[in-house]
Amino acid sequence: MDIWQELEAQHARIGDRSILELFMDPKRAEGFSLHSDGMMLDYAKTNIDAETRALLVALAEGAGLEARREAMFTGARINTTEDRAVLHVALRAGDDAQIMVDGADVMAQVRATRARACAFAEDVRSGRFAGQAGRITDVVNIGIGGSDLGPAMATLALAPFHDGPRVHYVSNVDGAHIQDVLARLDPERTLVIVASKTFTTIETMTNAQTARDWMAAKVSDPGAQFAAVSTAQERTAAFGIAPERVFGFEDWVGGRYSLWGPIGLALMIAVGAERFGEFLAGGRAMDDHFRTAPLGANMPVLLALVGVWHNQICGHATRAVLPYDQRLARLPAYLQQLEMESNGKRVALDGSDLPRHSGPVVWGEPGTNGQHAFFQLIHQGTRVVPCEFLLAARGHEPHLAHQHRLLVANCLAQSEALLRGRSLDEARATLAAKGLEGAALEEQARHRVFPGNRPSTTLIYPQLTPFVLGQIIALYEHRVFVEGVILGLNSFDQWGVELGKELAQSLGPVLDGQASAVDKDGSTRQLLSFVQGHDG
Ligand SMILES: O=P(O)(O)OC[C@H]1O[C@H](O)[C@H](O)[C@@H](O)[C@@H]1O
Repeated sequence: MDIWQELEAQHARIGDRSILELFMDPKRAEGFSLHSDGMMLDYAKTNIDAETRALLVALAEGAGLEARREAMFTGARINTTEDRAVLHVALRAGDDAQIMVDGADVMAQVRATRARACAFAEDVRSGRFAGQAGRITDVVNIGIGGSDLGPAMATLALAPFHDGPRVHYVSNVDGAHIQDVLARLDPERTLVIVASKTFTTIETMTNAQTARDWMAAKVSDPGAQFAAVSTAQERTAAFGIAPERVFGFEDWVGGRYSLWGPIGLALMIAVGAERFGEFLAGGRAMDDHFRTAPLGANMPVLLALVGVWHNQICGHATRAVLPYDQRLARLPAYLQQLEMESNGKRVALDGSDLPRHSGPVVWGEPGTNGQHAFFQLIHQGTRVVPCEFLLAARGHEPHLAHQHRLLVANCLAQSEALLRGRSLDEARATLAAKGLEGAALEEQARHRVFPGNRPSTTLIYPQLTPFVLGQIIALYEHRVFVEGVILGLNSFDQWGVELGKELAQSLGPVLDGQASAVDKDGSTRQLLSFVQGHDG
């Protein structure tokens, strides 16, 4: 029996048992939680016991996790389908770090770019860098995917630390997006950052041109109020952005892992270089933990193993991410790219078919909002949805501490309700207390039953600071890495996004009336003619 089979057998044995009864062991909570630099992951409200955990850790060991982890941190070309190293960790590495790629230390370049980007951010913040009419009041980051979701998520998360110009994000090729953002801004006091790893992404290039036209209508030298972040410096030059405002990075940083470098420029401008440095330090602290803690006490490893248990072993296809932290409202969207673009693959590293399901569908919304929307299904639906709660012990609004208490109470109540449920007898008793009896009571009671025994984890931290945000994001990045290693796939390519892009290109001329739709299927032809019938 291999370890996967042992885990399946274990699931057959214990899958239905009561999680609540595991708490008969007074050490359950302590034994099934982990700490890392002030943050705690509690996974006690899952069906995992010591024996199951040992099997899961053996699974990670058997997949060669430790060697793969070292290979990533030391710059080996582990992204084999693109023949690249995977070194987002270099972007947050400390001053004395040395990381070699093809025999050369990459850190000097990383540090130089970081220093240049930070200096530019401070110039924008202080007014040393100004627009045609003076100090920059607004920054527009134009980018999509990894060039948008990370910085947009982090900018919202760190709102209490904003003391720079306002920062806006435009991603969608839908003209409505850029229209609604630019309509509120003064081009003479706006800085536009064009963020694109490749500088070829059609959405970003189209929006960048729109922004440039908007700027050119009022500003005599519009290029002077543009900056670019990209690995493709020749393309940024062709767009007319002067090299001193171009911030490069290397192709060993994946788009969805790029927030730590100059792709974070808009965030740097919002919160300043010092706070951005604290964010990097948080990521670095998690890197150190991930690299040194034993697998069974390693937070990213455990989080990944809990996920593998729920998805590949128990068969729960989705996972809800539920930040009880309004400023993490964009975290689920950010994680959708990080996790689903990384581990949504059907072919293993060696080219064979993946023998098991790939990573889960990740979705979610902040609490308490979700409670009044989709939690019904989580509590009483027929599918089990493992839930991942995130919670700050302290808010940033001391004058609203009573609201934070309510938030905390709701978060803890949800995981308790999922665990405990409400039995038929309890439902009956509640109804009886309200005066119902007999057939009327019986008719109602079953609808009020909560099966309970539904798993959840809670990540709890003192307060959402730049350092803590860095820890959280690095935790999730490494969790994705561990899951990818266990599933035996390459977490760092994204070929699955290509086909749609190519077909969109072929449809452009059809929409313009310059090409025929004859080779398209009937449904696509019908949709095209609907659009053409409503054009103009
Ligand atoms: O930064 P860019 O090169 O413009 O890429 C933006 C995004 O587009 C692609 O389609 C990829 O799926 C993403 O991984 C990437 O983050």
